[in-house]
Amino acid sequence: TKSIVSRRKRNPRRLPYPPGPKGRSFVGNLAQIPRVHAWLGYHELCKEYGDMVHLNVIGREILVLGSMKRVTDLLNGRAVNYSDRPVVPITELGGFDWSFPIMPYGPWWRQHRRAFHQHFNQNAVPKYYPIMYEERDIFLRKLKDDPRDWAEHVHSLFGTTLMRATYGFDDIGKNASLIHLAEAVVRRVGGATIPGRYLVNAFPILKYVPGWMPGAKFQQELKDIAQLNHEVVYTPFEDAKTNVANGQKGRHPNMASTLIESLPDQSNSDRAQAETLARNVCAISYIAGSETSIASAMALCCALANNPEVQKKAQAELDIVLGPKRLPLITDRVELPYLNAVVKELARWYTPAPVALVHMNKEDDEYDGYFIPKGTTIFPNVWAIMHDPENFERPFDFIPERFLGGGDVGPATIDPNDTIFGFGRRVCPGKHLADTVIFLFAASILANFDVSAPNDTDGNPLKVEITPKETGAVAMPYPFECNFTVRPGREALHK
Ligand code: HEM
Repeated sequence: TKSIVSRRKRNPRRLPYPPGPKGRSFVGNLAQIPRVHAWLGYHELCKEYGDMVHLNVIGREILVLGSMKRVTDLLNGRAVNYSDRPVVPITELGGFDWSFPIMPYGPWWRQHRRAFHQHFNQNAVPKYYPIMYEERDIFLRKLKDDPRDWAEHVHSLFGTTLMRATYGFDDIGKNASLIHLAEAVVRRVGGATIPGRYLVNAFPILKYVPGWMPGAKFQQELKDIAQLNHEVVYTPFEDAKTNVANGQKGRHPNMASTLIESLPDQSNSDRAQAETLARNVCAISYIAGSETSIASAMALCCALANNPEVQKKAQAELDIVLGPKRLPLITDRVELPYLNAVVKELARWYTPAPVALVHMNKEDDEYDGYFIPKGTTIFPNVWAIMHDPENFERPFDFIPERFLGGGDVGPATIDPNDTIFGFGRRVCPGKHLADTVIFLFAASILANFDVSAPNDTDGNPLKVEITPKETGAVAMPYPFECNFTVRPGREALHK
């Protein structure tokens, strides 16, 4: 009864929860939580119950938002309330507490966010152009010499660019081993974040079960993850410190050396905290930024292979701006409206983070006649918004013209960049870097290569299919085949 009384106090008008399927006692809607391609499952629920669906899983309230109106009203419009993240016990057990994307909304998160933003805001991104160009040149050469392994080259292009912008190591082998380590963390995180994957998230008491007891295997698993987390955060930062101390900051500006040089003296009482902060913000850029950018770049290759007419238009535009003798620069962007539309259409067509990251509200809320209790876990279905025919005609087709005022479809009314990078105070702080590296990738591929689908046994081009893997916050595609042929006259540009 006590909880009923307090709930009445919290919800004096006795407003209902938003609509949703009836759950079973105790486990609630556990059966309705999609575990595979979650965005599709949530979309089905929205088709049945409307653009805001309430679920309850073992006592945890969940709200799925399926339209631009809902995410704009709640996550952007009421951002101060809706920018928290749910706290899950595996954060502590798995040693994830260094990672600011999952930190609760508060002063410690804010300090991380501010430090990160200083190095990746719109005006800071040009510092990394020299690294981006060097890595692009390496990538183009690899693609020419060994086009079959194109996906691997895409991985190392984005991985190495991010690692170098962060830590400034110029040594290829060093960056490769750091990427290998960070990849291991990324793989383990993917599985750990699905609701219901670890029972300990629903029953925090389980964290006191000793690891040797039957059924407590997760304890050991999480210990291993904690060890990986520790390595990923400390190893590169310590090496960067040594490099700075030896006067080897890397050939180009990078985040770690700037942060390390501005740390207070060893004798200063603020030193330890400042160093933790610097170490943490460095470690997040690869983990948060690599898979998302790689997924997006792979999706571009698929879209180009299936849409030769898009490719031809973009190449004609690039040829005029570049002439025969040079590679694209990021500053060419202002003169390439069609290519900009291709990049926007890519962001819409293949959303690398289809349900963004979950948000949580700090306070009870009333909205549109419904009660939303504090601590509700919120899934914004970005994929559904980007594929709603109300927002974008023929949403599954790749049509850049919709961003240039129409063509044979209606003009786009939503900018994908306001959606695919998330919302409110949590909006992706790497979005400017991401948008820039994807643009440069698109320009460089298109200027130098023809991308095509493989042929079937009769010599007809197949349709290239892109299928995201089943789990994880990022829709990383399964490998697929795609042909890259150097465009006539561009051979000499691959150094
Ligand atoms: C195409 C590429 C990318 C996409 C689609 C993407 C998307 C997202 C999304 C949806 C979120 C969650 C926002 C929210 O909670 O509402 C996010 C958060 C974040 N992203 Fe990105 N991202 C990309 C690239 C990057 C890059 C390159 C970096 C780093 C250099 C980065 C760093 C982060 C960080 C640190 C957060 C956590 C922010 C916080 O919780 O305060 N992202 N990103």
